[in-house]
Amino acid sequence: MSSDRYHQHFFVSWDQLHRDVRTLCHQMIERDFKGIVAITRGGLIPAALIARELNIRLIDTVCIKSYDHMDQGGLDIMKGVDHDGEGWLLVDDLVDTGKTARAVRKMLPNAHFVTIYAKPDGRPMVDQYLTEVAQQCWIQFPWDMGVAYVEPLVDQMKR
Ligand SMILES: O=P(O)(O)OC[C@H]1O[C@H](OP(=O)(O)OP(=O)(O)O)[C@H](O)[C@@H]1O
Ligand SMILES: O=c1[nH]c(=O)c2nc[nH]c2[nH]1
Ligand SMILES: [Mg+2]
Repeated sequence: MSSDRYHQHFFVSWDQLHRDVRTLCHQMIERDFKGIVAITRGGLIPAALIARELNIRLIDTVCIKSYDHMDQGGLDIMKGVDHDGEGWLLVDDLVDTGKTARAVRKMLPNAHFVTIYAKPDGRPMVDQYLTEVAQQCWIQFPWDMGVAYVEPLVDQMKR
């Protein structure tokens, strides 16, 4: 699927991401997980932050690729795990169409699956998420952005 379907951008700063992950952790504080399975690569950073908040030291990965920047291709599963997810927390940064989540759910049907952000089409695939984002929005994560100079408005208007 091509990037034409994204008409808006939803920008997430490091601060915002950290706050969002901590809020999600508050909602999971009573749970006792054996460990975390992070879906690479996007799930790695939320997984590290969650591991710190919930004091989880055992972390595994499912390695999977679906997008080349904003273009969705076929799923390339490079590494799985050897259990069904019972007692484990499964973490990704977001769910969009739900294609990645559907494939990982098949591998780990009993894991508790969380994402920080969820778009409507993929939302039913996860057990818990923090923030809903419109389907036509591309979520811009802080690791994909940099700090750049912005011209003053008056100068922009002259052009
Ligand atoms: O719900 P979907 O439409 O399947 O999209 C969601 C997936 O896409 C992104 O991963 P991507 O394949 O871009 O790899 P990355 O995590 O390495 O950036 C994101 O991190 C999710 O894993
Ligand atoms: O950085 C990203 N932002 C998104 O909105 C998205 N959807 C699928 N994969 C994505 N990656
Ligand atoms: Mg990913």
